[in-house]
Amino acid sequence: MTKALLGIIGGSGVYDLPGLTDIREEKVVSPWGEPSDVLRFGRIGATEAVFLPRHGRGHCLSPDGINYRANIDALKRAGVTDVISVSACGSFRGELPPGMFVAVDQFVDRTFGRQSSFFGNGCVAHVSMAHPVAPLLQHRIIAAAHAEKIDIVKGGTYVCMEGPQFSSKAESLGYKAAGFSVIGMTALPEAKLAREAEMSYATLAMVTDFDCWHDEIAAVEVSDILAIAKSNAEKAARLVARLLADFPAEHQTCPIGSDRALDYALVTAREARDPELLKKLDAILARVNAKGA
Ligand SMILES: CSC[C@H]1O[C@H](OP(=O)(O)O)[C@H](O)[C@@H]1O
Ligand SMILES: Nc1ncnc2[nH]cnc12
Repeated sequence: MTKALLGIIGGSGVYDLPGLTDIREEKVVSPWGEPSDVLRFGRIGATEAVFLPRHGRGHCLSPDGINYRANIDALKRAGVTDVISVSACGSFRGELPPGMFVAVDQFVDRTFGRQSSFFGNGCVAHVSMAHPVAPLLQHRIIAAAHAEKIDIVKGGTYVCMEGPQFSSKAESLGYKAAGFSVIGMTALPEAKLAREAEMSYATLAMVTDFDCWHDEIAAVEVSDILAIAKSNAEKAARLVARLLADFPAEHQTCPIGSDRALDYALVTAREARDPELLKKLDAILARVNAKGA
């Protein structure tokens, strides 16, 4: 049996996990650099969890300056099997107003210049991102929201922009016309790296604004986001506490294979792999190495 351990990555306005008890903080050293913060281990009820604020304490890290590889690697080293990412986002739809939660199931990557893979020259791998969100986790997010009477929409596409500036009106109208649901600056490469690290991943997107496409509502300012992020954070804390209370002790096999994503992904012949890169990949490749793939 594999023990399940849930990792929560908190976004804007979510810098801790209220209700977490028996807290222990650990600075995890990663060969990929500095994670955003120490990992905060604790329990809600009988369930252990690990919390990481992606912008760091005091929101010191810009979305384009976060070391996503170090964050995901640190969670992997901590034994995390499942990751829930909590993210503030703008909305492209009238029916997704500020305060609405969305259990998104697709991502579109408009970032550039970020380190978006653990792999590369010396150890090439191509994981599938066809279904980036783990359905069991998405289901748990929705069930917890319903149990807490929090409005949530199932499914939607999150477009991830580079930032840190917000979109122009032309970009915003383009994303709306493309049919995207929400926009943020952080779900990628986080989701891609979680897949490479064979951890189930799901995003709880919390709408804070209508970006800048709306003719009757002023273009988003960060002060608006932070104001609504506070009440969103209170609801997110309740949702996560409920989800943790119902979280199984044993890891449930992911029906879309998030937890075995590397089974057929590695391309470089064993004898041709770069030993230096392999050293950095020790945590990411631990499972496939153990089974001699
Ligand atoms: C503080 S406004 C823009 C900021 O909010 C979102 O953060 P996160 O995804 O970490 O909740 C967005 O992605 C930007 O980083
Ligand atoms: N409108 C927006 N664009 C990008 N990231 C955001 N995070 C919250 N609102 C956002």
